[in-house]
Amino acid sequence: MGIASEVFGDALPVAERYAEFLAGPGVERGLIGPREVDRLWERHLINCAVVAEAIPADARVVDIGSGAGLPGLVLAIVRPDLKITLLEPLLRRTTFLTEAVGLLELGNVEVRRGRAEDAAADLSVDVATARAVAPLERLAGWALPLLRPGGELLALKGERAATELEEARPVLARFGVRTAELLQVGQGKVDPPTTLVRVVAERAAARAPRRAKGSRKRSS
Ligand SMILES: C[S@@+](CC[C@H](N)C(=O)[O-])C[C@H]1O[C@@H](n2cnc3c(N)ncnc32)[C@H](O)[C@@H]1O
Repeated sequence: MGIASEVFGDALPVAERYAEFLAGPGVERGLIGPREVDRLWERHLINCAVVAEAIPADARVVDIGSGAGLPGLVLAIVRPDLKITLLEPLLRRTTFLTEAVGLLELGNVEVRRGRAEDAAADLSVDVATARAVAPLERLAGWALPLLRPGGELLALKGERAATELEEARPVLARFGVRTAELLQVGQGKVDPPTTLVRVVAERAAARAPRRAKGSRKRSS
């Protein structure tokens, strides 16, 4: 538990309660596989907590496809300065997340039921996170419209990170993205370190809403 207390600090007791909730109701309700219980800390909690290294102070964050709360709920535990929206389409999962937020008494988390591609109308955040949700070329198309100009997508990716980044280049170019790179966090805390793809939203055009069907082009 040495690394866990180094990573979570004063928040370790809250992280432990969350780990118990994942290992109990999380497994019973099928939100996490039973085989994950033995590796909850290294593979899930610490692996997600180290993403905080790449998130600026006081950021507004959306975690796309949060599932059982990974990485969003972990980030809310380790970084009380962040304001985090857990965005998840499935009712069974949002119910679990709402219960977890209540149990852990987290005041910096909102649970929202919905799909990322439908959320741009009322979300504009500094950082979007996502783990195991969709290939980068699809994820980028969902996440970039949720970011303010200069905001960042931090996608947790494994061995395919570099390949996914190359495959996503055409989509990123369509959004005017100039900065998209691999980043490693958690050096010396998780083995291997967590690999992120960091994509910076360059311009407000990424948020332009699609014209409604039948609406007329304005002549200017
Ligand atoms: C494999 S799970 C990963 C859950 C969690 N991020 C993790 O790493 O354990 C993928 C999650 O993405 C959610 N999801 C799928 N399509 C989505 C969409 N269009 N917008 C937001 N979430 C979506 C699913 O409901 C599911 O909870």
